[in-house]
Amino acid sequence: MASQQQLTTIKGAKVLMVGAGGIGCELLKTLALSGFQDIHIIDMDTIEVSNLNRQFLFRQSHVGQSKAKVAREAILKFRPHINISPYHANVKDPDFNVDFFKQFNVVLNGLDNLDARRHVNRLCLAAEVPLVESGTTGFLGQVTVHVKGRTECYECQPKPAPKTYPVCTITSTPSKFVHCIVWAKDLLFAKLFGDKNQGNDLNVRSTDDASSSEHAEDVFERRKDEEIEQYGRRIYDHVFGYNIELALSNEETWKNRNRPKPIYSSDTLPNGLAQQNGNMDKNYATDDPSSVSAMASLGMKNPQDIWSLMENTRIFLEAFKLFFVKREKEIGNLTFDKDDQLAVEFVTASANIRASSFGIPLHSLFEAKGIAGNIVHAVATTNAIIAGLIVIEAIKVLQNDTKNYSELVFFVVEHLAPCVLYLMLAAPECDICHVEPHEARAPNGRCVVPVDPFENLAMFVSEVLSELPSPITSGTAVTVEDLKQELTCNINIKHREEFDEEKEPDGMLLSGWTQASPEEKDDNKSVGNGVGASDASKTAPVEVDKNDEMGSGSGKKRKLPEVSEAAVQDCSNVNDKSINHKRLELVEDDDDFLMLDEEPGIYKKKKLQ
Ligand SMILES: Nc1ncnc2c1ncn2[C@@H]1O[C@H](COP(=O)(O)OP(=O)(O)OP(=O)(O)O)[C@@H](O)[C@H]1O
Ligand SMILES: [Zn+2]
Repeated sequence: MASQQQLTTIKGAKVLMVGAGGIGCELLKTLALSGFQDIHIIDMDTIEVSNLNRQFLFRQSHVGQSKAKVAREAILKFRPHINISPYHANVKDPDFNVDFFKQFNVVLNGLDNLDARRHVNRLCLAAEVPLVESGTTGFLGQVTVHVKGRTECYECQPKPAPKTYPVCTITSTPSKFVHCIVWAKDLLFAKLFGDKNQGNDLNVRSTDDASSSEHAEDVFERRKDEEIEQYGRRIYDHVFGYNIELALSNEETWKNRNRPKPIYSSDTLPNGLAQQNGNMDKNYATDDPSSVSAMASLGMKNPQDIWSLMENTRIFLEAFKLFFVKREKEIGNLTFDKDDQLAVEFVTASANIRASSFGIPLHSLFEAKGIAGNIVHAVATTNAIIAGLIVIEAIKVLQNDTKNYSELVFFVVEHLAPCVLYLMLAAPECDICHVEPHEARAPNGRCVVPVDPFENLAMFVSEVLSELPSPITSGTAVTVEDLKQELTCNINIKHREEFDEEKEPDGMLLSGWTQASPEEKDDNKSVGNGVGASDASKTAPVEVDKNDEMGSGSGKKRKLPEVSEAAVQDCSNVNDKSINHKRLELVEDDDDFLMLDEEPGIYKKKKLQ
């Protein structure tokens, strides 16, 4: 239940929502039910059938209509007196300029792409309006708060690049189904139906392997007077049979690997059967290319079925034929699209045949489509939870409750053991928000130190400084480097016995700030992974008066709470479809959801309760 004070804040707030999709529908409902009365929504999309399973404000009859407008109508049915202003438009339109953003007390993002998120981030910075950012991927989700001058902006931290695979794994030694998918869509599909002038490793491979380059160049081209069925079988035999035989001849490759098995179409689909393959004309009445389907013409209906090798062969040959017969005009210009049924069928079948050759388990079209399109299926419940968290954060922002932001990107390390040094990863010198580290706030005036290798930092803060392997005592100069951000900070430690609990509640004082120049940085390499003691003090230092455990009992020392830690890997763009998803583990940490990644994080979080 909201307090009276919260309700007053909520009622007086003017809120901008960007995105009325999976998160946006849940968010609008939660905002309305929480008492918000002035909500503006921007969404550039119209409703699609595929949205209906989770974007619950929309119905079949709304397909083709503006998301923002229909969402408004749906909410007004149960909250008729609130103000909802819909904009069926791209948030990047010039109308939505800094002045437009300035009218809002908070902006809430429910977007699905990096580009729009960045754009909104920049406008919020320029307009000095707080932004609550969100994203979900399957069962994972996150919410972050970005307030100019107080927290990092959305772009302070780099976002993980999409995963790529070594070419040789894809062309020669696949070990996972995803390798077969990448081969099928980026090499085989691109080679057969895409731009012939594009470089393609499938081509290189056959050129290398074939005795005559002329033969290699021709192999994917249709021969004069070649029947389409014949052409399809020839390609099949070349890529799944002949190329595998060639690869097998290189014994070195297979010393420590399972040898693949060449597959020829005559083995998997005897000639007689091929005659009965497909009934192209029966299954689609129109000439609409998007309705062409090999599954339909073979009478196969369930996309969740895992096809046998024979069925995959039939789909391969049928899809191949359909491209040439029904979509000939597009050949040479096609790129793989997860919403192109025939392309997905062809890629699924090709990946499965290759997987079969390499002893990799086969997958259904539904699964293959997800992998090929980098899709993690949306979970409505995750969107609902995240929408709830967005509203909670928005209320904190509106109440200016800066201490309690659940700022997952915002990184706070407070060590409350006797050495009492507070470290907080603040904004690096981000090109976008230009927040100087020491301005990025040290709420309550804490020491702000940009640090990256937190394994070492953990050691640094969990020990008494004077007991570290390189002891830090009064007079020691500490260089803290963050190589990724090219930041260096020198701290001269001065010991002081007592602190005034009122004026210096953190038990330390920080004064002065100068960043090392690049030349000086080279001279001042710190010990270990970026945190260590050195005599580097050429740059104007930050001075820290440190209250250590030896401090005499003035009776004023604070009782220090327990330290708790958790590491977090960014997934702030988890909803971005270009991202390849890594295994993430969810950890529930009282009121925060924290995500742990199997790989060391680009940045991590340590948080004290
Ligand atoms: N630049 C933009 N301007 C306005 N709205 C945008 C912009 N970029 C994305 N959106 C909107 O953000 C919403 C994101 O919602 P969601 O992640 O559920 O995606 P979706 O397109 O609805 O569904 P899916 O792609 O999963 O089928 C979409 O409704 C989309 O129109
Ligand atoms: Zn920034």
